Amino acid sequence: MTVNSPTTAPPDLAELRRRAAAAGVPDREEGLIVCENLVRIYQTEGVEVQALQGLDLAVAKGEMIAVIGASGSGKSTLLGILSGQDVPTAGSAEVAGHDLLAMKRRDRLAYRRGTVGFVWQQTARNLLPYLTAVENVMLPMSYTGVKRGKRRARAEELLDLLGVGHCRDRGPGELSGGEQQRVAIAVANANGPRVLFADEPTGELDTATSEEIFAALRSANRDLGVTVVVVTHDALVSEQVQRTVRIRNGRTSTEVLRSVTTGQDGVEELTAEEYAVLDRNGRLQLPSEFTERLHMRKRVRLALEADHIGVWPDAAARQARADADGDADADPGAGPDQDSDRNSDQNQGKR
Ligand SMILES: Nc1ncnc2c1ncn2[C@@H]1O[C@H](COP(=O)(O)OP(=O)(O)OP(=O)(O)O)[C@@H](O)[C@H]1O
Repeated sequence: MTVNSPTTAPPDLAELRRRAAAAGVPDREEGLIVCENLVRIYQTEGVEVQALQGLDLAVAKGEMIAVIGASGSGKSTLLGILSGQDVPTAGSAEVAGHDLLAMKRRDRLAYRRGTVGFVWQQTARNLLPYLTAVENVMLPMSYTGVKRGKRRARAEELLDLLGVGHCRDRGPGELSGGEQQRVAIAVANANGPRVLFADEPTGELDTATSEEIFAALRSANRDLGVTVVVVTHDALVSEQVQRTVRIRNGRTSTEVLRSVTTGQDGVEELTAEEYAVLDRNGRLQLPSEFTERLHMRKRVRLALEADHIGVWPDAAARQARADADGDADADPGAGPDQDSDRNSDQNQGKR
């Protein structure tokens, strides 16, 4: 895998567009981002918080994915690690050929400046208030060896691409929240990063403005070929990307994959399917709404069927469920065999 040298000037926009067009469909096996068993433990006043507890994630070159999850599930911790601002406690994390656990301080700085770009939720955090929009976009290029003469042209081209060319000579205070975020996306792309991270980029904005930001992220992904990872609570964003990854308790728990299929009548239909994530060790997280409904707690019984694996409550869970339902006729001792027979009878009935 090739690694951006910290002293090499970033490719120009025409080159990025050419690469984006040539990239074609993302190949998930060739991960640009690969995390395996990633752990991050915070120690505060003697108390340990396991923010990431063995997280696995692979993102292909050219993908645009959304990361969702409840507050405290570890989304920002993951983004902090992948963007080189924080160091994991254990596991492995590689982005564009950079090993984030082994990286030295100097390399980390070059990585943050050249390999990745970042957009924060707080619009004010992304831009320097005393520089104009175009000067904000030019600034990161001065750290990576882009020739002075080229900086302005590239910055203006980026602002045009993101639909904020008309704002180039205004300061952040003279821009709307949506314009500020689009300029921030231009700043984050100034050095032609391989990956763009955005942490709740539409969090402070209304629906119409969120759509503008999402369109700008899409355009960076499509036209510049940058891989995009967005942490979001915003359904407008998470439901419009091809893949949404849900983090639960510091691990990737489910993924929603969206695709467009064409029926026999020629009508295109958008389908979304949710999958549980199976890690290398065969572990998966059962959704709590499923386990709670069936009173599953400590252990479950598994049954291998011809084309799937059945997961069954144990006797204690069956009893708890029967008690809760007040169902005197329930048979708490029923096992997977009996139930799988019942199940397959039902399935046959459907056929
Ligand atoms: N610097 C820190 N020191 C101690 N604990 C931390 C630190 N940063 C995060 N945590 C803890 O790690 C866990 C994950 O936090 P994180 O910010 O990654 O969650 P999140 O999913 O991004 O949440 P939110 O959606 O609220 O931003 C939480 O329990 C949080 O309290």
